[in-house]
Amino acid sequence: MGNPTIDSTASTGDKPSKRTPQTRIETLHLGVYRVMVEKRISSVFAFDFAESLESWRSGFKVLRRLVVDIVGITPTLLFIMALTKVWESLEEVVLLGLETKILRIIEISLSSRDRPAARALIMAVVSRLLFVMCSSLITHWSRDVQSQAQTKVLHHYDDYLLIARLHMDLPKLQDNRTDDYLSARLPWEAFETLLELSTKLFAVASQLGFMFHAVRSGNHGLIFAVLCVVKPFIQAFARQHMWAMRRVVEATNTDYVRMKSLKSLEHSNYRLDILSGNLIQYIITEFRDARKRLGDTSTDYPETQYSNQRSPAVGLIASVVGDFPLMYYVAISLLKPSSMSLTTIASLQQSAILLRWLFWDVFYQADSLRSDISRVQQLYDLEKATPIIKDGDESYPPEKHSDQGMALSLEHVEFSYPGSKEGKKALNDVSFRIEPGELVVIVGANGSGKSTFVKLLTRLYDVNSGSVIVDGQDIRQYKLAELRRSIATLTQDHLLFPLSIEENIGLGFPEAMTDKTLINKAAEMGGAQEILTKLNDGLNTVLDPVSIQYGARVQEDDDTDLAAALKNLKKKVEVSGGERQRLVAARTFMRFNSHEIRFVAVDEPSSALDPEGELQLFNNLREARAGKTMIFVTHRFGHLTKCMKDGKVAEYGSHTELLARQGEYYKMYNIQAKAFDSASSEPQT
Ligand SMILES: Nc1ncnc2c1ncn2[C@@H]1O[C@H](COP(=O)(O)OP(=O)(O)OP(=O)(O)O)[C@@H](O)[C@H]1O
Repeated sequence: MGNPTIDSTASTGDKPSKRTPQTRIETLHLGVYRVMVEKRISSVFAFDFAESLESWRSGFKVLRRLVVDIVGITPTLLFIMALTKVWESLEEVVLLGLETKILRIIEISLSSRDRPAARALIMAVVSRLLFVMCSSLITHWSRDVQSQAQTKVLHHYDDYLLIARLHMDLPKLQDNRTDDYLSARLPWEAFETLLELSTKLFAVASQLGFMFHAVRSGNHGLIFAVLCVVKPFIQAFARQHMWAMRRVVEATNTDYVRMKSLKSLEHSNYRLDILSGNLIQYIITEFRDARKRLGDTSTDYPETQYSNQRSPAVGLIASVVGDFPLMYYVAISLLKPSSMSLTTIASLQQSAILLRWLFWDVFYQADSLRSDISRVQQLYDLEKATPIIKDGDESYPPEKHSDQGMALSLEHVEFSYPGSKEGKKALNDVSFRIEPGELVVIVGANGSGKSTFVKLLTRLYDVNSGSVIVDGQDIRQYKLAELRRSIATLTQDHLLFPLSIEENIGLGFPEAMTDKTLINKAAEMGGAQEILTKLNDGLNTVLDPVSIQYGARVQEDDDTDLAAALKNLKKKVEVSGGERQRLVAARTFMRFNSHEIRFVAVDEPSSALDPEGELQLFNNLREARAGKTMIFVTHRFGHLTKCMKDGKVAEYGSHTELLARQGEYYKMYNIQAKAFDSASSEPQT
């Protein structure tokens, strides 16, 4: 694969930016990416100082917050770390100083043809030895300190990310933007880079100090130092940077995106489908074909590709300039030989090399810091991502409310999901009223909008127009947490958490998590009691555990103790799909114990349940009906009915009315709806 290149540049102004009219959007194609950057139109200078200053200022703000945050987490460890870094930065110059001292003693003895001053020489050697030993111990110790500080910082940012991500609501999640790469490691890496950069800057200062000291005449030192750093300066400033640019990046290469998709199939979630569908070879072949089609197109980060572009002239100039220090002391030794000794030349030579590397390192670290800051900025921006579902101010339930359950109504509701095709409405002018305490069954074909209806009633999404009225007020006016405390949902989308079964059920009502009687009762109502008797660890069983256990260079078939230990590692416990649904249902029943539930939405939770299980679940839910409005969604009759179709309610009425009408509902009821039959309830569709 060749160097990253720009395929085509600057097709200017796809669309002018709305916010800042004096900017334009420039589209770059970098390898597999399309990058849109906001460029300020600069009339005279190619280099925009204002923009550069602004980018530094915003970068500095992020950096300041990062430092304050991290120092706040563990000030003592970081103080120790800073001290060790200062030591580290002085290490080279102290070693060089001690070495120069030794060389000078030898040089004097060589020129005077005397034996070198043994005592001074031994002292210098011993000092150097002691210093090296101290350095080694400090390095060892600082690694330990660093690792402790790192763990604390990682935990802090894990916490931060957990909170930021858990607060994303469903509409926000549909944005489909990549943020998986934002890990808790980023801030620590940025902080490490900052420390490294500071260490290098300190080392540069000490090296320059040494140089001035070595060349006693101030002029030599200054000129020599300048000549040493010209090369890294040229190299650094000839680079272009994207890190500070406002930008939108998208991988547009279809082969690359396909490779990514195929690669994601390696996740264990897909293993069942892949093995049972015998798809291994297909995936490998398709992956290789996509890779072949992709060819040499760079997949490197677009930011890196952008930085790597530079003309060969820069390299040429830099290599010539790199020899300036050598030429300088050759010239001095010719013109003014008395001002130089061999030791001075040797020390300067060494110092020049060190300084050049240090400068190179400083620029490298500064580059890394800019990219790190850009990522940390994205991480901090997560907390600014305001939820799309805004919280209301009113308490729920309102003062005037029925004890029988929630009163719900939809008034001319229109709704389409974010990202769905223009004009494609999931619900289209739907009006509907459900009285407190009613039990309503919603039937309809796949995709007719039944689940959407439930999602709007539970405020997982907000309507585009019209309104959802709950107990006489618009649902958007209520405090979300209080509203949700009054709602219980049971759908097939609910999953078991990788926690113990006890916790899985208990989380329906966390306040009573430790109440075994309530948990067992909820398990019984959900039809999950029998499952518990089959599991070795009963309620303590963790289904889908997150585990970290592996063997390296150990085969299970080996006849060794280690192989036996590998074999004995804890195995995953599996239960059937229907059993999972029963456990999830138990969580909903547990929720009823809060005695705050006023609305229950049950959306097709029984697809994997046997008929008996389904009937039992339905009966248990109905038994818990007092004080609750209930909605049951099903599509089981979908192929027979048009009760709800294309986002519209086609047939509406009480159970008796609809049966009397002898329409679609009548037909499907006679065939399949026996499970919902009840003398005590009057379901509506
Ligand atoms: N998150 C989503 N983003 C975009 N479109 C969606 C989303 N969820 C559902 N839809 C679309 O909205 C329409 C209504 O979907 P909904 O899930 O409400 O149907 P349903 O009647 O519950 O179907 P099913 O019986 O298959 O569960 C469908 O056309 C569906 O493709």
